[in-house]
Amino acid sequence: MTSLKRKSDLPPSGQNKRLVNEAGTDGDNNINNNAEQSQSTTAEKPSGFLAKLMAFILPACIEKARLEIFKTQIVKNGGKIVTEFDSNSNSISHVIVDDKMDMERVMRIMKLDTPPHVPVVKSMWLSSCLKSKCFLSFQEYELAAKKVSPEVLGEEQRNTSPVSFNRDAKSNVCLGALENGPQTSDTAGKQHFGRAGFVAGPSHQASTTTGDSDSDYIASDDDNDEEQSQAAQTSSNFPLSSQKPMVPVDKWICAQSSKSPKPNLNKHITDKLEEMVKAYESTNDRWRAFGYQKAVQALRRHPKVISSWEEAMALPAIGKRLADKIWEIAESGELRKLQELKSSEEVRVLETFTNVWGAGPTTAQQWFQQGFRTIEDLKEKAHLTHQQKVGVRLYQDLLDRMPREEAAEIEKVVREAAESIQEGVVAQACGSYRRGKATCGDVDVLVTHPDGRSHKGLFSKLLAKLKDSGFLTDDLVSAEDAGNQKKYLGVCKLPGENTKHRRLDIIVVPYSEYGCALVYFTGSAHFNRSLRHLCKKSSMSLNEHALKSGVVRKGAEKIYEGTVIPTPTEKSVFEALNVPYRPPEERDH
Ligand SMILES: Nc1ccn([C@H]2C[C@H](O)[C@@H](COP(=O)(O)OP(=O)(O)OP(=O)(O)O)O2)c(=O)n1
Ligand SMILES: [Mn+2]
Repeated sequence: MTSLKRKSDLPPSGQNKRLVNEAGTDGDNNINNNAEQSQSTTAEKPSGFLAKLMAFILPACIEKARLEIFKTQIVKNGGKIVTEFDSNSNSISHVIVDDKMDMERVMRIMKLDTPPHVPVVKSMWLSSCLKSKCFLSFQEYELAAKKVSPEVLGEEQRNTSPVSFNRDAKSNVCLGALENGPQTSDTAGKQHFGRAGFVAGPSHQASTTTGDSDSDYIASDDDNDEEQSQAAQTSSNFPLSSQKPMVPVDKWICAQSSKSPKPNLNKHITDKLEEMVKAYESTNDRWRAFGYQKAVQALRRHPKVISSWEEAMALPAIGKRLADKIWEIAESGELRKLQELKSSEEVRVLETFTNVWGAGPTTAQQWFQQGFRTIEDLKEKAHLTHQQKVGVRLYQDLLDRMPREEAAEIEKVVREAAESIQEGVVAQACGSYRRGKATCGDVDVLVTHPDGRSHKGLFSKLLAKLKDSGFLTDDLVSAEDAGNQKKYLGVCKLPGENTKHRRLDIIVVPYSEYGCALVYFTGSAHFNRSLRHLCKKSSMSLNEHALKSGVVRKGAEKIYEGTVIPTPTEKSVFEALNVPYRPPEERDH
């Protein structure tokens, strides 16, 4: 086992007041109650009911006078104030924050990529302690480490939905989360349905009325740093009524080609960190997965091979613990924490289970708790939804990515069937196929008709035809309406004995929405988020139906929907956004 060594044992500047017990604190998963620990090692116990408290107070939003009272009272009653937060330190027992804070905000303000290692407690707790003059239990005031954006549905709601889009996409979950913090993992995967106006169940019904409920909150303020700073400088002077964004776009992800001249020089590190993302996703540890994913992004953009711990530490979104991990990989080529996770039966089983189409981490955990360990166990003993039954039966096929040549054949089958029903129809594979990827997770075929009418009625005829021919073998979601668009999710199989079952999505859209639909379904998801984020900064909104201007938002809520900007072609969407047109291959961010 390689021990973790840094080039320099000196911590980066500004951090050298640490009282660190590094040796014992990998701390990756632990929320220690350090209060107890340090108490037992303190020779002379300070008296007072707050003797156990070693508080780091996050001043943000706490009124100055109140803050002063807290500080004085803590010290007066035997507690300690720690003025610098150190994520490895044993000298902090609690982080105290304003009552309105949530974990996402706390982490953002504290520039942490994982929640603090000690309990984060609302200041109300301290007030109550002071009032009652005793060290009360803080549990009910503690911020949840896995708190997710309120907009995102909980799994419980989702599981009661008639149609559950809880495919926990192998590749999507964290990307989907990047701009917004982690999301409930069972909402990941095909969540773009729900978000983009496709109804995923009762809780999404509201979104169908507007059809573009996604654009605000997918691209929240946490988009990449460049975007954020650009936006901060410009958004306030953007006139509401203007059609074209005046936000300088050149630094935005969506304005850049993904065919970056700079290769990922730290692939040896990002590969390992991506495995960590996957492991934490499957254990439903969204914040950790999110933190690691952010690190992967930062490393990918870094123009040099990481050659010191300090260099890792200086990356955006990298805190001390992640820097430790990065440096450990850089030095030894291995990551002990990853090996530990991988050798855990639970993690391995959860990863297997989350790879079942229709199952997310919560379901996977339930199965694990019920004693199931293998796909065979699920087949024999678990109570499965229709989708999970398909997912289990076709487990390996659906897990494999297909070569793009096969995606082309699948596209051809769908196109020919559509053409045989309606002449002049347009049917094209979007998604990763259109972006030129060598392999595709599924095929996303977009269907429309240039006459603006003949797409109507096509959807059911097309599905019937493809079922009759035996090409479609299983329905996952047989038909969903989103405004004027219809979407099918299912499984197909090309004729022949050696062909595999493949995931196929078919989306039929009116020609008036074709430009926006093409942009949306071509992706990538990350590219789309960047576009939407840009829109948000320019009082615009974009989804797979339309681009709108003059949108008025109050926080995450839209108080005026705005007016549609006609975008007959894909290029016109870019033009209206003032973003240089990129061919699909250059949108593979
Ligand atoms: N959270 C999401 C998921 C998807 N999409 C859009 C962009 C994607 O490119 C497209 C198709 O979704 P897929 O999940 O099929 O993703 P890809 O086709 O890009 O990749 P894969 O090869 O894994 O199918 O839908 C999105 O904007 N946001
Ligand atoms: Mn796809």
